This record gives sequence, C-alpha cells and structure tokens, in this order.
Amino acid sequence: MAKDKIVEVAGLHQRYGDFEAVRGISFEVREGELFALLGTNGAGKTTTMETVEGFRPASAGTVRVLGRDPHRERRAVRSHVGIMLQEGGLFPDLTVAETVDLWRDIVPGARPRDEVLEQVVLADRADVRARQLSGGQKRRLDLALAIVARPRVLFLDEPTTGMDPEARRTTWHTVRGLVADGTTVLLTTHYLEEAEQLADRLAIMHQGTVRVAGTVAEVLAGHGDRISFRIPPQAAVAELPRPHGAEPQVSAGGGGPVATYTLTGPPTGPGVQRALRELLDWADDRRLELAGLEARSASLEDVFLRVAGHPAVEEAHR
Ligand SMILES: Nc1ncnc2c1ncn2[C@@H]1O[C@H](COP(=O)(O)OP(=O)(O)OP(=O)(O)O)[C@@H](O)[C@H]1O
Repeated sequence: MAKDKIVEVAGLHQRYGDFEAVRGISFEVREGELFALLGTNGAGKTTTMETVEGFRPASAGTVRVLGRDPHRERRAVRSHVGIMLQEGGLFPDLTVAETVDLWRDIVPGARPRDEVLEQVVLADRADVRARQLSGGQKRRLDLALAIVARPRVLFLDEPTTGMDPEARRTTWHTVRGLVADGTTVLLTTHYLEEAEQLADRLAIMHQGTVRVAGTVAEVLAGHGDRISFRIPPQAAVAELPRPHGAEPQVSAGGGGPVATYTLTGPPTGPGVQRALRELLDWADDRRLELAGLEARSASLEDVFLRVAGHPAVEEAHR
C-alpha cells in the first residue's frame, strides 16, 4: 500500500509584491522518508519551507501537511511538527539543559531531557551556556528543541550550514536516527553530499521551479557517464578521438588540460566499456599515456550544475 502523503505541495506559487519567488511547484513527502530540497541561491527553497511551515499563506496552489492547511489550521498542524529554522533563537545565558527544560515546560508530551541531548550528541555540554557553544553545537541545540515534542514531521532549513565536516556527520547521524524512528523529514540544503547521504528523494529548484525530482538514482539517470583524462602533451585537441561521436570538452586542470567525454545511454552500460577501449586503443597506437584516466557515473553535482546553467526544464521523475 502506498505510504501516506505527509506533505503535499501542488502548483504552489509564492509572490513578494510583483516578484514571483515560487512559480508553480509540486512535490510530496511520504511518511517515514527524508525529502531534500536543493537549489541554487534564491531558487525559492526557504520561501517554500516557510509556506509549508505555515508562516505564510500560498499566493496560489495548495499546501497540505498531515492533510491540513498549515497556515489556516496552524494550531492543529503545529503540535505534530518540529521546525528548525535557519536562525535559531537561543537565550545566550541559559545552559543547554536549561534551554531544553524551558521547551519541555512549554510543549505537551515532551521527551526526557537526557534522551534528547543524547540524540543530538550534546549530553556532555548540558551545563554549558548557549553563548559558549560552537556554531555546530548551537545548531544541534536548535535541532534538540525541534524534536523535544516527538514531532511526526520535521522541517530542517539548512541544518548543517556552517558546520565543519565532523559536526555535519554527527548531525547526519542524528537525522538518520530520527528517520529510522519513523520521523518524516523535509530539509533544505546547499550540500549535495548531504542530500546524497540522507535523502530518499530530492528535488532541485532553480528560479522558483522544480527542475528535477526523484530518488538520487532517478535524478542521475539519463545524465550520462563521464570519462576524463589529462590530454597528453604530444596530442593536439583536434586529434582526440570521438568515441561514439562524443565530443571531448576541454577544461583546465592542475596537471594540464583535461578532456571530458559525456556519454549518454544507460548508466555504466556497455557504452562506457566500448568508449574506454576505443580511447585506450587510440592511446596505445600512438604510445601515449592517458594520465588521470577516470570513468564515473554522473554525480549530483553534475546534474546540479546543469540545472543551474540550463533554463530548459528537465522532466521530473515522480
Ligand atoms: N521578504 C522578501 N521580499 C522580497 N523578496 C524576497 C523575500 N524573501 C525572499 N525574497 C526573494 O525570493 C527569492 C527566493 O528566496 P528564498 O530565500 O526562498 O531562496 P532560497 O532558495 O532559500 O535561497 P538561498 O539558497 O540563497 O537561501 C529570492 O530572489 C529572494 O531575493
């Protein structure tokens, strides 16, 4: 049976005066999954999040969270929702423990303080004042407050921005644990690796529209495999072979110019093998070395850059 749709966004438009920041986007987040909204700067991610969180009504289209309008039925929705905003509002002089206790006093059905601090890996910081925490620890305290009330749905707006790689990984561990416990998560991020690591499904936004959506595998499908190598100094660019008609793209690299071929067709299919053989035969015949030779599938970064640079709408896989 299909899982419940926890968040449903259909034909959402959002305007600021004359400017349309969100231009008719649709996506849904199903029960128990983590859905990541990625996008270029100003793509409309935060605007979308704020609408889903109920802070602003939709200019047009519909938004439902747990089957209700998150703006008009804010009270009913809020009790099931945890929100971690981009800028948390911590009291600098309260300790970590006092901060969590303050929230525990406000929300009904709060989880035990130690359990929450354990989950966000702040148990050993319980007596430290908020202002003395590192940036990453402050974000994790924001996360702790978002999960105190055992929300069914969690909205995380750039939860790891500004964190060092280790703090980011710690936060990913926490978020994975929440999803494993059945929490549905919608997050925005600028880190493609974060989406690759965490997301069951994702959407990439650009200029107010969703350009690509689906599982990571679906999003990568059709974007082609890549073969690249440093162009041997003895070879002119015009002489490079065109395996399967693929044209080399030449870019600057640390050790000299690099040729990259993008091969369309099924991912990691026979096309790559044949193209590699053709390239290697070409190099062997001329006694050339293809330094840094690499064959790989398209990455999320490849897709992201293509979306950012190409206004043509890519068909979404839903
Ligand atoms: N209150 C506002 N008034 C007018 N324009 C706004 C307002 N808030 C956002 N915008 C504009 O709407 C567009 C979308 O902004 P939004 O913050 O939703 O994008 P974003 O994808 O979250 O961007 P970023 O990745 O840079 O945080 C941007 O062009 C932004 O300048």
